[in-house]
Amino acid sequence: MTRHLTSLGFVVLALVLVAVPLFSDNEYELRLFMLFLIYGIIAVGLNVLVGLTGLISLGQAGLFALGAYTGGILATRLGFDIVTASLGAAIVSGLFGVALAYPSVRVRGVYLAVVTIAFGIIVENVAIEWQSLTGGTTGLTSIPMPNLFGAELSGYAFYGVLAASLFLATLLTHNLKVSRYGRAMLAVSQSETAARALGINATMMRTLAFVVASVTAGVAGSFYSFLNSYISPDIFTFADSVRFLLMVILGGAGSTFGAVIGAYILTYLPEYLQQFQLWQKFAYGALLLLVMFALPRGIVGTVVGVAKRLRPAPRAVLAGDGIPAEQSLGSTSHRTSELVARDLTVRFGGLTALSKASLRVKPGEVHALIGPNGAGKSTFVNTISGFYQPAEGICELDGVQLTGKRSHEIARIGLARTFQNTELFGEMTVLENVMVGHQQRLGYGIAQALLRTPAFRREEEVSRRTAIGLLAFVGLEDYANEEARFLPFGLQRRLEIARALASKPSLLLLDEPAAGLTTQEIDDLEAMIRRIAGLGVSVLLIEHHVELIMAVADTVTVLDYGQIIASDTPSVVQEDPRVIEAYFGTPHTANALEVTA
Ligand SMILES: Nc1ncnc2c1ncn2[C@@H]1O[C@H](COP(=O)(O)OP(=O)(O)OP(=O)(O)O)[C@@H](O)[C@H]1O
Repeated sequence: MTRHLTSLGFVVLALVLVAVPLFSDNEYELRLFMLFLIYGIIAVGLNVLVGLTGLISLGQAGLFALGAYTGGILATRLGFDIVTASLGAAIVSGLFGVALAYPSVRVRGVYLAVVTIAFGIIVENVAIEWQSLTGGTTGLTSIPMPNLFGAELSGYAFYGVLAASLFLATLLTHNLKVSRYGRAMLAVSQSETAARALGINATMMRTLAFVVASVTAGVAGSFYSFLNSYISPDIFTFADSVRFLLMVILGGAGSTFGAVIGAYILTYLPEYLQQFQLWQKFAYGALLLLVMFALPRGIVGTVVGVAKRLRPAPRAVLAGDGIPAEQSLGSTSHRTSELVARDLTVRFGGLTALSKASLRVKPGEVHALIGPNGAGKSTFVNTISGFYQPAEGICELDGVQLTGKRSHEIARIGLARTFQNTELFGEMTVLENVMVGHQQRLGYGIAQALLRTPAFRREEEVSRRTAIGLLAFVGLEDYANEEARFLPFGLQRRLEIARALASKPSLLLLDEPAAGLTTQEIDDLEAMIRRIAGLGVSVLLIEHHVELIMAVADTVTVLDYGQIIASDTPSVVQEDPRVIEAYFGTPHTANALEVTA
């Protein structure tokens, strides 16, 4: 249904864009609408950054200025036509977008916003000071009428270029949003840790979002220089950056048409409020405040939210539509599914959290790693999955070296994990969560996603069906279209397992999966772990729940003070005097593990 509504939205947008010039009375009206088209292009690009990756840029006016100057200079000095000049503007702003994305590796939130503000200020100052190129405070004058292939574009033809560009920008950013790239960006914004553990390169996704927002701002800037035929530094102020951001938020960050609606309102509102003269700015601010207070998720976000509440989508999917887990995970059987850690040592300052820890998870076995609190289990897990780097030692999965690799690279090699405190993508649906898990197995590239090629559609369908099959495997098919954050805790744990399995791992690492579960849920978990191992996926289980360990583990390894003190079958380990001493501090006659239960 959402897909039909989106298609309808595009038809309405196309009709409006075609109808406006037919019904506009004068040149001023048409020009104002063309200004909205330009702002709309900036806003839909910025929507990818703000709405999908959750990052905030207050430097869009700087990128807009960069595009305007590049386009203007290429047209006046080198006689470029509108397409090549705008292409040049896109490249220059895109490169600056990559540079602007770099700080986001280290800083986020308000700090990143400050970095982008600083960028805007720098661009403004360069535009003023580099007189020979930009004309300084006087600016660039006599930018020629836009022309294409030597022919001058009339007002209506130029309108056509702008309208087609806004339509295309909206369509392409929508296609990006509903592809694996859009899902990955949303995943990074909701839990970067989980996204990385599923093979997503978070830095790459943020950079991609910055590039989209920069290229669109650059192209819009170039169009602006042709529309205005004059540009100067005072046209691109910090207030404009704020206005561009407001367009996205007011319309509804993350929604396909929200940014277009926001751009329309914030282009026309100041014009409309001019009649209030002295009160114009006050009325502008007050209105914005009122709308944002009443509609905190923006206009489209709120409308969609109400519509979903009135006519909720069916929560369940048909398990029969899915690819059975046995089939989708079966293709991993060619792997050996063996993990070998040798002499892993991890230090935190003066504290040695892991000391020469060695462990081997044999193909297809369930291997439990236990130990008293603070023994180093989490450190071990975080080290083999790439979140910590060991000072010494190596780790291999299926003969491939993991040590020195980053977490998303390790996930791609075949190690999937869950977290002690569940790390779901709360605002995505249950099905989407699992599809994010499957995304590293998809082969389509960004061009295919933007153009929705047949290969893209085929792979997306396989991804959806694989996810449905895995939801059926963990018994969650009835919740497929529910937002993950609304699931009861026990089901969230199951979803995390389905999501990890979607990456088709050789080794599944379960970090305290029984914590917080009821007895019945632990029984179900036990059966699930057996079924997973039965599919040829090795399992490394970090757990305190002794009955579960005794029931499912083939091998138990015990850590104490960062050292492995025992590794054998459960029945042998529970009789081991060193294990008994580790748990009780003194040699104990009783069975160590049973007493701790
Ligand atoms: N990031 C860190 N910085 C400094 N010290 C740490 C860090 N992570 C763990 N430690 C220390 O390393 C030791 C091992 O901790 P770790 O969390 O790995 O134990 P654990 O066996 O997982 O414990 P629990 O069962 O309580 O989760 C502890 O002394 C802990 O305080």
